[in-house]
Amino acid sequence: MSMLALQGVGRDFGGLPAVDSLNMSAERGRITGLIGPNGAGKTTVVNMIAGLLKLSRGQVLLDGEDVSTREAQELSRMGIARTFQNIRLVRDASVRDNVLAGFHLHEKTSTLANLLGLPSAFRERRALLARTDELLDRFGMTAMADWPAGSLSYGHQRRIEMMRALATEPRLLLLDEPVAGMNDAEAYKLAAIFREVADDGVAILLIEHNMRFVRRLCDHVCVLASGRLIAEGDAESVINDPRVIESYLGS
Ligand SMILES: Nc1ncnc2c1ncn2[C@@H]1O[C@H](COP(=O)(O)OP(=O)(O)OP(=O)(O)O)[C@@H](O)[C@H]1O
Repeated sequence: MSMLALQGVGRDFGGLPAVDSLNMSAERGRITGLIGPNGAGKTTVVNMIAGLLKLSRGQVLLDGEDVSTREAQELSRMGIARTFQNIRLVRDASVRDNVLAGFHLHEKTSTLANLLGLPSAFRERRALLARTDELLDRFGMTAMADWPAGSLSYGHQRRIEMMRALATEPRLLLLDEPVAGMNDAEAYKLAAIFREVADDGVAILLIEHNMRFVRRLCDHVCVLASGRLIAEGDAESVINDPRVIESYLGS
């Protein structure tokens, strides 16, 4: 069974379909790329999966369960995490605190236990700090842990966003143009991290315009054009597919 399956999913704006009867899936342990020209409907698809946009038709299944009508927060608790095209961080807070903020969804101790400073709250906080440090280490940002997030380069701020998404220990990770604005060396470092994350059993679905990155990283690529799936398969065959080339030239 797929980790994520879209069945006949669609979304209309002003009576016109931005996404039309889309069938696609993302598998655990695999990195699926979602590509297509501007306005193809990629962000709309990801927003529907994350519960930020209602579906006009079809179903979204998470591990076989119909989650089409769930709210974003509920989906996040169920293991769907996403990053955004525009960075959303608390700029004055430290890198570590920004990552820690991602954990709040999974904190088990009650607010009362935290207020009273009960041992359970201490234990939990210590565990969260340890997991935050693991993430900082994985992303090569341990030395920057105490720096204000807003003082860092664009590439590093994007990494913070990814750490925050991973802090929720998702089953499905949705990434919106994760390497936009990065050079190849930075992008390939992130590619190695995404591969590790997938190897841990996470399904990754990423929107990306950087074809070198898609070629290098994605196990499977889906191509959208005008809200429809026009091709899917391994990166090489999809990128060389005449229908795909034509859709980009026409945009
Ligand atoms: N909230 C909205 N209201 C009206 N139309 C919208 C809305 N969101 C998206 N659209 C339209 O839906 C279509 C698909 O947009 P979407 O942003 O999903 O494409 P995209 O493939 O992510 O594009 P890009 O690569 O430029 O980010 C576009 O025609 C867009 O104008």
